[in-house]
Amino acid sequence: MKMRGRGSVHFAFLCSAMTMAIARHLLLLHRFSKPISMLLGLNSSFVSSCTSKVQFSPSISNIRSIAGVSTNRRDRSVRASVVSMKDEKYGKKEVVCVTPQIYDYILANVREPEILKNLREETANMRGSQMQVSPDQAQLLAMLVQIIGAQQCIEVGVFTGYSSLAIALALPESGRLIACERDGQSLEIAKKYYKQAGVSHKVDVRHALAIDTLNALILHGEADSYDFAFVDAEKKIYQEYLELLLQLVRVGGIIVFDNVLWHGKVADPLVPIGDGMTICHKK
Ligand SMILES: C[S@@+](CC[C@H](N)C(=O)[O-])C[C@H]1O[C@@H](n2cnc3c(N)ncnc32)[C@H](O)[C@@H]1O
Repeated sequence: MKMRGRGSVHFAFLCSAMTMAIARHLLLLHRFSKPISMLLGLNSSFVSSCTSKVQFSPSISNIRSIAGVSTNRRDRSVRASVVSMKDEKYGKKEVVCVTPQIYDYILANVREPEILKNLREETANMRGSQMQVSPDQAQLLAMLVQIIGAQQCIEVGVFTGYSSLAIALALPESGRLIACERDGQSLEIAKKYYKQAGVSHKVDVRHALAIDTLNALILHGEADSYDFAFVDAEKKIYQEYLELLLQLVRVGGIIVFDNVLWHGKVADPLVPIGDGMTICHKK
């Protein structure tokens, strides 16, 4: 679908059987129609052991049953809720839903650098710590940055820096991340960790309202020059962020939105990664 003459996007959802139905309810998604593929931000052994169980579903009402079955050949103690589809077109396809047990398993197996662990633990006692992305989400972001060979990135909503640090660590030495955050206090923690991690030179911190920063980048002639963007700030203006980022991100670039299924208010069970991430690929 065309966006103000600046190309089009299609979406890949991360990813449970519920996602396609949930998407219809989301403000951002009604403008786009072409889901393309599925990614899981998990470590490779987990992906290889589970992907055959994960399928898209066209509708929540198509769930036939939920049963606890092990999904992992090597670790029989890990049990996941598996949903069977009742839509005949999908046969008896099964979909894995994340349970506390399987999420513990994901977290135990995610590759989290020591510096990110330290930042996560420092933030855990702070007000708003729940806002931080989870280690599996951060791993996915880092993986996407590496897959597309991103050099120029933008983050909207830094907080204490967990996701931005994951992105900065994944960037090459010549890479740059514009880190947009309005809260000076949390930025101080972020900057401390950028320094400790040796990535301060890659992170251009913009202490301002993100909309102002994005508009300023466009005014400075930086349209079409970013490879990757991650949005994790006020959900109500995701649409505005999308419009601006579609101008800033180049064709072939990626924009990721967090909290698409915010707090599970849209549907239950949730998608496996955080509370829902949406990936837009600019065409
Ligand atoms: C969900 S948190 C970000 C969490 C971060 N991605 C992480 O992994 O730790 C959202 C952040 O966005 C910031 N924020 C909210 N609205 C903003 C705005 N208009 N401009 C800049 N930052 C904003 C908040 O101060 C908050 O720190």
